[in-house]
Amino acid sequence: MTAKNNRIFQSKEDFLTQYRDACETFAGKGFEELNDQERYYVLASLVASKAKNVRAAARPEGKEVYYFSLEFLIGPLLDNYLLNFGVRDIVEEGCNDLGTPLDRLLSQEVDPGLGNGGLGRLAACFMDSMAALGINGNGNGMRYRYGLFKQVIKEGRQVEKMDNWLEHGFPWETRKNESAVIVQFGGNVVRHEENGRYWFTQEGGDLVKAVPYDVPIVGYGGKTVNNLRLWSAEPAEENFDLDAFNAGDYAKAMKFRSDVEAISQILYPNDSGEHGRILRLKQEYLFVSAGLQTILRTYEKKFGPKWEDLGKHVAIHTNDTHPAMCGPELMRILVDDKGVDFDLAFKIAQETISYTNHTVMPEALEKWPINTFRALLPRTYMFIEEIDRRYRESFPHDRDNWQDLLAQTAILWDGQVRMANLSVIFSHSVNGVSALHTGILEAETLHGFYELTPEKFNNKTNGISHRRFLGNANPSYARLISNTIGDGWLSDANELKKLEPYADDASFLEEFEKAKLENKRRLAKYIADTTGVELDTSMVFDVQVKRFHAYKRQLLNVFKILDLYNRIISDSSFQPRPTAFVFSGKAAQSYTFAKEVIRLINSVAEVVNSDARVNDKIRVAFVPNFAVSSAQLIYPAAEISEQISWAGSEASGTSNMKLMMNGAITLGTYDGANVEICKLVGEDNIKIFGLRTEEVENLRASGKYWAWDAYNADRPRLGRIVDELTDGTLAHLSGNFESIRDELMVNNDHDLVLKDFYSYVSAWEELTASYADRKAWNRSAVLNTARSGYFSSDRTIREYANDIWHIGD
Ligand SMILES: CCc1ccc([C@H](C)CC(=O)N[C@@H]2O[C@H](CO)[C@@H](O)[C@H](O)[C@H]2O)cc1
Repeated sequence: MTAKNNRIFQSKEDFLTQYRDACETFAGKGFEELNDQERYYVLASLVASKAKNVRAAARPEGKEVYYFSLEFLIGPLLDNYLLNFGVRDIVEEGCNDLGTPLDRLLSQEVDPGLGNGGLGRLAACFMDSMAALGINGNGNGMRYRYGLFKQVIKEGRQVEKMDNWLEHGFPWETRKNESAVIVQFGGNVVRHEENGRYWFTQEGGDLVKAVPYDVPIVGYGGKTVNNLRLWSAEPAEENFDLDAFNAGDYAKAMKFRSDVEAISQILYPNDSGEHGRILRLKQEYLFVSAGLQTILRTYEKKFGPKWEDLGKHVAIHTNDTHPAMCGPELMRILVDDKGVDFDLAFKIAQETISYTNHTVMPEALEKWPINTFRALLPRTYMFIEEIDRRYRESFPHDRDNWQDLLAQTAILWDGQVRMANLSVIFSHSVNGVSALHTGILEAETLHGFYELTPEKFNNKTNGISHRRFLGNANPSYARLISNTIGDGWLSDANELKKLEPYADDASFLEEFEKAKLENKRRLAKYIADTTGVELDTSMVFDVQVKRFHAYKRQLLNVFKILDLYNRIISDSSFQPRPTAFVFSGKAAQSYTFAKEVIRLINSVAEVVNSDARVNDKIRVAFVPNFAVSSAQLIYPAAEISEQISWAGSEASGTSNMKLMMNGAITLGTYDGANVEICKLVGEDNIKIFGLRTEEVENLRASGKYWAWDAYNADRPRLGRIVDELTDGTLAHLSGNFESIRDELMVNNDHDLVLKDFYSYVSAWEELTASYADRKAWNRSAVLNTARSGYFSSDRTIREYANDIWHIGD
């Protein structure tokens, strides 16, 4: 896999020379004296320094994009950067010569958990694609001291461990002390008046020093190296409590330090509800204010105080509502520090800022109590208040439903700051992340805004870094593809289309099957090592890997497995295709239901895997601590991709795209991006089941859906599965599952698990039955890869650049 570029290593020999020198320079010892962690650290530091040189050398003209996200799930970088610099083969051979296989060094790399799931990984894929496309993409996020918790499974239960990811240091980052800025919290606003001119200052409060750490983002081809800036909070010298210190009250003196450092201490592990913590609001403000201060400083250096042209040279994209304060904070800096007129400042903000919504889950839409917000951010809040006042004042009364529209769209409502409304009002563009999702935003979630400003709304269907999730994650298949159609697909994923004819090529299909088997064996070994569960690689590998959430319906998947279990035992003629069910994913700490589903899966695994009546037909494995690195082991081995959320709940999904690209066949509902996957791959190469969005809405609206009806209508089968939650069948490992049963039967099955059960299980049976025809199955699998090019984040970013950021206009 060679990238046509200015390679950082000209040959294996050149690499070995530079690497040996680097061992001396970075570790002061020869390669032979170093352990694998140190050898990895030196190699990463060498590649990082090369990347920084490339960045320093070339700084292309053109518009700067600043991608604000509170999460960047970047994953391990070395393997990806070696591919992007086009030197992976050279380094692999060199390491073999050194007697230390590259894979052994790569396995030393930390997997920074600076994100929860979909939103965070999307941001990282976007960074990879902006660099690959030569766009000046600047990431702006937080450098959490502790990332997303490490998940350990004890007696089937999720146990959270602190993620001390910086324990061995992080070779990719550079602390930029000289670029530190001060961010102010609290205090109060003072109005100043002098010969008719008046201005405001924010006095008192706490001053926090935001210190940036920069991480290079190497683009494929090695020509563009962009920057990911991650902010850390530290006490501003100015207000260290010296008196307390001198009075020997160190706790008080240190309290300020720990209060400040707490701001960037940890990632909030929720990927939907349960927000409203003041520390989270401080995080959201700190990286926004610090990011904007440095953006305007850089801009002013380049263009002078021509603030009215900011939107021509700078695009600020906000990843969900977490950076929503970009609007009012940009106005505060422009008005208070740069003397720009209020109306012009608002105009500049709207021209510059754009917003992506990633969920329609009501509990995930951020709202902050006005009192909390105003107390912490008194001056920034004044801009929100004034914009809201002017919005109401100038609201068009020419519509008969104007009161309702105002109620839907006003920022301040019911004592709360509605962050989604703030994001829309301060943005020139609002996009959803799949065609179905954007449609729901326009028709429901943000309908008021769509009626008022339809021109702002557009769809940008998500994408993934195909270089990482196929090129790096699946070397055997990637090599087969490159040997067959060349490696142009690494820079242009649409080239994967050239694989179509090979879907009918027996020798190619044979090689494909070999690669898939190699990946299944690799995963089976990883699962055996981490869980002790032995998976037979002749079984179908059926995979559901994502955050645990009721709407993603991991419970429906478990109900299917229990159904198979009961039927295999009760009906000897029932011979389902032997299948290994692989689950992985974390649940937010405080999300009890999700944690109970994890416990249920491990209990079902214990029962099924140890039951000789069934364990040659079905096996279950829960892979702990789902992260980017484990995901890269799971996707290549998968044959069935479970995407079974109820229709209208999953904004897009991205694991569906990664699994499709790696030749897994989707078993899914007509939800999120599954709809577009179905349209592109063709109905013969996917298995769709379940209610459609409109059927879900009608059923809910009818008020006629009762879980007990479903239960009583089929006591022997579905009823029995529900009973097994509490009748002891699954209680051996850690007890029964009353809370899950209650969620289903008492709270009336909000996620329609019982409703979609039958169409789901029969869809699964039809799909696995077709597995026997290996030629047909592999043909379909290869067609999934061949038709997955559209789901590269390169395509997504090209659309953002053209339609939202207006790059190259
Ligand atoms: C305030 C807590 C919180 C934190 C994160 C979030 C994210 C928006 C949740 C998230 O990751 N959403 C996922 O975003 C992916 C990328 O667009 C989509 O593919 C998934 O469908 C969506 O659930 C909501 C609320």
